[in-house]
Amino acid sequence: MARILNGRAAAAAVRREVSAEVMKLKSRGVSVRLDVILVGEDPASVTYVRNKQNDCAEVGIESQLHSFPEDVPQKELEVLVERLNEDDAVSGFFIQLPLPRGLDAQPLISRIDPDKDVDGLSPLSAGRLAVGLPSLLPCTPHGVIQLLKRNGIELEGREAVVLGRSNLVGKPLAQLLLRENATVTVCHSRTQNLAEVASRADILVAAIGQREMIGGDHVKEGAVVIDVGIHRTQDGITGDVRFGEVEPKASAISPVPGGVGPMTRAMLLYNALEAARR
Ligand SMILES: Nc1nc(=O)c2c([nH]1)NC[C@@H]1CN(c3ccc(C(=O)N[C@@H](CCC(=O)O)C(=O)O)cc3)C=[N+]21
Repeated sequence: MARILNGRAAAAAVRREVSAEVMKLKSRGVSVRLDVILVGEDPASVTYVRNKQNDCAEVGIESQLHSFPEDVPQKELEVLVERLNEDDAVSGFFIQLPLPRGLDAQPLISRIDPDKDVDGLSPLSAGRLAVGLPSLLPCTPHGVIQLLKRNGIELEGREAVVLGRSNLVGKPLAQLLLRENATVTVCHSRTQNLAEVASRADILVAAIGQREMIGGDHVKEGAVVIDVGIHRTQDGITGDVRFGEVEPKASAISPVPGGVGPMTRAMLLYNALEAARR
């Protein structure tokens, strides 16, 4: 019987803390504003953006949406990024991903001022993280660390295995776990004997983007399992982990939904606050 790592509860705690700090800044005449660039009308993206704006409102962060049709020229987005970089009223901003076909996110993300990069995805933010300079942290990996810490799970000296090496999750999460003094192994699609390597983990993080790929044979008895996956199916949302099979072996496990997802949203608010302080 594993302990369930409740991301909704931990995210609510983060929002309360952020809200209190936003109020303090406001009383000193500093406002916090998070701008969002949304291109096209993909229903999932529209919903995510609406949720993020509601989160902002709840904690007293202003939010301005910059909406574009899917055929907007790349150049126009470049100009907007430069303008938001320079606008002192904007604490931070992000581009909702993925962009529609025909647009290239990377050169846009690369242009974002790292002090306003609330997604923490620009090469400058990634570089700062890698060399240990202060930086805005990518929301999902930071959410994973916060979910662990807020549940009293010790990381120092423990064996952490990250499944997945994306720039969005796997790579920055490995950096954050290193910073917490965990011993870190990163696995990926070419890893041999994945189950064997994963079974060494005291802390196992699944961020591979393959629905229910991780089962009991990947998990050591008593391990802490974090599921970053999110897959929409006919009968609801599931993760990268076969929960029913893994939960009995784990000492603690994060559910999908209600685990890492809510933490990702909360850490975006935290980053907006951090950006406003810069
Ligand atoms: N620039 C950018 N930054 C992002 O951080 C970003 C993005 N683009 N594009 C899309 C992905 C996806 N993502 C999620 C955030 C919260 C939940 C979340 O709250 N999930 C809930 C379930 C929500 C539901 O019911 O759909 C949960 O797991 O409990 C999920 C996914 C952020 N993303």
